[in-house]
This record gives sequence, structure tokens and C-alpha cells, in this order.
Amino acid sequence: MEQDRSSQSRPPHVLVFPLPIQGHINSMIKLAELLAIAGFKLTFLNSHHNHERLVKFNNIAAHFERYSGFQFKTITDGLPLDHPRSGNWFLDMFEDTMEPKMKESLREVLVNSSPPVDCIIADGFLGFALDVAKELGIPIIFFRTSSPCCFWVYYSIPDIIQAGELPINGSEDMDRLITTVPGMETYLRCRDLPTFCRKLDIEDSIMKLVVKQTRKSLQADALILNTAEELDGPILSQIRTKCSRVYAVGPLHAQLNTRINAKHGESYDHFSNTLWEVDKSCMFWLNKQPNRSVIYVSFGSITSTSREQLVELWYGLLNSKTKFLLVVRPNSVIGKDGEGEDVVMELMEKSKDRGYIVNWAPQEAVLNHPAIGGFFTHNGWNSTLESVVAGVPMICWPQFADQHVNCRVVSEVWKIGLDMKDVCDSKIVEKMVNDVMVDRKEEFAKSASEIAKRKIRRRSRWYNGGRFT
Ligand SMILES: O=c1ccn([C@@H]2O[C@H](COP(=O)(O)OP(=O)(O)O[C@H]3O[C@H](CO)[C@@H](O)[C@H](O)[C@H]3O)[C@@H](O)[C@H]2O)c(=O)[nH]1
Ligand SMILES: C[C@H]1CC[C@@H]2C(C(=O)O)=CO[C@@H](O)[C@@H]21
Repeated sequence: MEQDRSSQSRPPHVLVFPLPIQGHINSMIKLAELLAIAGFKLTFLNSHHNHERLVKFNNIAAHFERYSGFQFKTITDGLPLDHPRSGNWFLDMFEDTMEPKMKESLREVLVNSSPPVDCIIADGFLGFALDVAKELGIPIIFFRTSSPCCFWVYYSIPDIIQAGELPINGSEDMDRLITTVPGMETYLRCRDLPTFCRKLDIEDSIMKLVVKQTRKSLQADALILNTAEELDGPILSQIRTKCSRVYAVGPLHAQLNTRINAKHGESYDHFSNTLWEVDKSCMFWLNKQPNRSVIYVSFGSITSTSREQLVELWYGLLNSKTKFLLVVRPNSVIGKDGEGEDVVMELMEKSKDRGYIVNWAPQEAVLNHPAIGGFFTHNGWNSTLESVVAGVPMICWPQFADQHVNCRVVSEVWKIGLDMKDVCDSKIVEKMVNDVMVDRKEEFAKSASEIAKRKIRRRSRWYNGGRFT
């Protein structure tokens, strides 16, 4: 059933639909705001659960009322509202019960939309949006929020298997090069593949899901990625051998900041779009620290650590003698009966004069604070880009999904960080912190600032006064 989208005098209406988790909402809401600034009418389709949290922790009404055509709509994520939604819960979304509910709700929103939606920008992980768009005759663009390098690895997995380079034999050398991902032959090792590739079972359900969604991403009218040609040009060229309509539109947070600063000046209070309560007190603590003297430690919105891992990290940080700002999300330390929370209280007490611990930080502001000299990160793509743009070198401790590949690119291709993959040992943490913050400080600061300078295009080439170009 096609709606009337014939020649119109109204601004085009775009519906932006993210996978309902923080790392995906972050960049998609920024994309939505950029489109609103450019004059599009915007509907941001959030899950009921995340929208409640977005409203609770951010003044979204005040922020978005400046765009007359911006509206939020909410739909189910397929789970009951009181579901805890912790850890990898979002993978349940692709089980038989949740996906049909989301698909039906999306169809309902689109059918009832007035004015009609002219274009859908859906999360590339929500492949079912393509089926709905085709059924209703609406153009669709997929947006993959993770890195282009990982997108390319996911895409290549069937070829890696075909060439016999997967599965990885349990006892083999993890430093063996993978030679069947074009453009990455010289640096991609077994240990840099997404963790599900370590399983002996090449029929693994997560691997199959990721490959399926990735291949489907290229069937949309276009694919957009959160990067810049200057950062990921060689990999973008590889992806374009499979689909010519691939656009690099990022780093979106930098694009948005540039436009907002041009419009409102530097003093504008940026919208954080966070699903946790931000503890801004760490900014006052940072104000008291010397330039480039603090390492910021945070592992994004999904990763959990065991009590033992957190203690190893903490000893490494403490022994390095570098001051640290550590984020420990509520309920992110795995331990029996509140053990996790107890250990955080204990570490906080013991490291009062050396470190500062918060539940959730204003990360972009932190990374741009002059006191920050390094970022100990899990290499989620948003964190990686935020660090690149801020010119902050990284210590990379990836956990899953795109993070292992991102870590390899940061350390081996861009050379702006150290790779701590597969290890969590206080001595190694101490050595790496000392390398980045003291012994090789100037070398890393120089390479990070060079890449920061070349990555942001001042003017975006992909939209122009509300019209796609
Ligand atoms: O205290 C904190 C910690 C994080 N953040 C923000 O939260 C986002 C976290 O995103 P990301 O670094 O991408 O990590 P995840 O939350 O783990 O993101 C998921 O989604 C990403 C985008 O698809 C993937 O790259 C990751 O692997 C996946 O885990 C970033 O924008 C941070 O600025 C804060 O504002 N405060
Ligand atoms: C649904 C999760 C598995 C893969 C997705 C992803 C990616 O690399 O595309 C990154 O982390 C998660 O956000 C997504």
C-alpha cells in the first residue's frame, strides 16, 4: 500500500529508527538532529523503555523544541517494560517473539504517519525494516553504527570460512594473519576477529545473524556509516566494490558540534542523549588536575567486568602512579550478592587521592578536558571516534562485536594506541598506562593530534539545504 509522496512543498519527512541500545541511539539521534538543522521534518522512533530513560536523564523537551519539525515516537522493543534489559539482552530482540512485534509496530507508525514518511533511516542491524519499507514503497537507508572496518570483516566472514581460515583451531596461534579480507591482509590476525569467530562452530547463531544483517544492509537504497573518508577511506573503497551507494557522514558528534557551535557559539550546553544519570562532579575534579595528567577509564554501556578483572585494572592504575577517572556503571561488576557493588565502594575509599570513580560520566566533555592524557577504552565505535576527534591516545581492551577489529585499527593502522586484547593483568595495565602517559607520551600525543586534525571535514558533502545530493 503506497502513500502519496508526490511532489510537495513541505520539507521531506525522515523517520530515524535505532536499535534500542545506548551505543546505537547516541549516533542516530545526532544524525537526526543534523537533519533537523538542515530543515528536514524528523520522527525519531525510540523504544518505550529507552524513551522513558531519555526523558528522565535529559531535558529533551527543551532541547528539541527549537526544531519545529522534530518529534519523538515510541514503540515496543518486544519485551515487557519491567524486563531488566541488562548484558546482551538485545540479542533476544532477534528471537521469534520480539522481532515480529517491532516489525508490526513500525508498520503501524509508518501507515499512520502524517505527513507521510518520505525516507526511513533504520539501524542496519534492524534488517526487518527493509521488508516493511519495500512493502509500503518507502525509500530506506541503512545506518550501521559500528565501524566500517568491522562491517567489512562481518561481510567477509563467508569468504573467510570458504578459504578455510575459519574456524580457528582451539590450540592454534592467534597471531596468524587472516588473508581473505581484502585491504586487511597485512594486519588482521585471528585474535582481531569478533569474538564469536573464536567458536569452533561455524554455524554459531550470533555469527549467522551478524552476517545476515550485514549482507542485508547493502540491499537498502543507500548505506551510511559513522566515519570520514579521511579516516576509513581504504575500507570504504572495499565496501563500495559491493555497493556503490555507501556514504561516510561522520564523525557525527563532531559534525553536530561544528554546526551547533556555528549557530549558537561555544557556550551552548550540548545535549548528552544519555540513558544514565550523568555525574558532572568529575569535571570539577578534572579542573584541579594538571594538563594531560589523568587517564580516563570507561567501557561503554554494555560491557561488564568480573570483580577480579576490576581489581586487576585498579591495581594496575594505582601502581602506575597516574591519576585516573574511572566509570563503573551500576550493576556492571559481576559478583555474587552485591559483591560487585561492595568492591566499587572499597576501591573508591582506597583510591581517594589518586582517582575519581563515577557511575556515568559526561564522556565527550571529559575527553576534551585538558587534564585528560589517555583513554583506557573497550573501543566501542562511539568511544573510539570521540577519542580520535579529541586527539586522545588509547589503551584498548576490547570485549566483543566490532571492538576487537577497532582495537587493531587504532593500534596498528592509525598508531594512536596500545592493544591490551585478551589480557587483564595489573602489571600489563601498569606498563601500558606508563607508556601512554609517561614514557611514550609525546610520541602518542603527536600521532593522536595529527589524526585528529585530518579527520573532520568542516563541510559535509552529503546533504545540502535539506536535499540529498
Ligand atoms: O560514562 C559514560 C560512558 C559512555 N558514555 C557514552 O556512551 C557511548 C558508548 O558507546 P560506545 O563507545 O560505542 O560503546 P557501547 O555502548 O558498548 O556501544 C555498542 O554500540 C557501538 C555502536 O554500534 C558498538 O561499536 C559497540 O561495540 C557496542 O557495544 C559513547 O558515546 C560515550 O560517550 C557516556 O556518555 N558516559
Ligand atoms: C547487536 C549487537 C551485535 C552486533 C552489533 C554491533 C555491530 O558490530 O554491528 C556492535 O555491538 C552491538 O551494538 C550490536
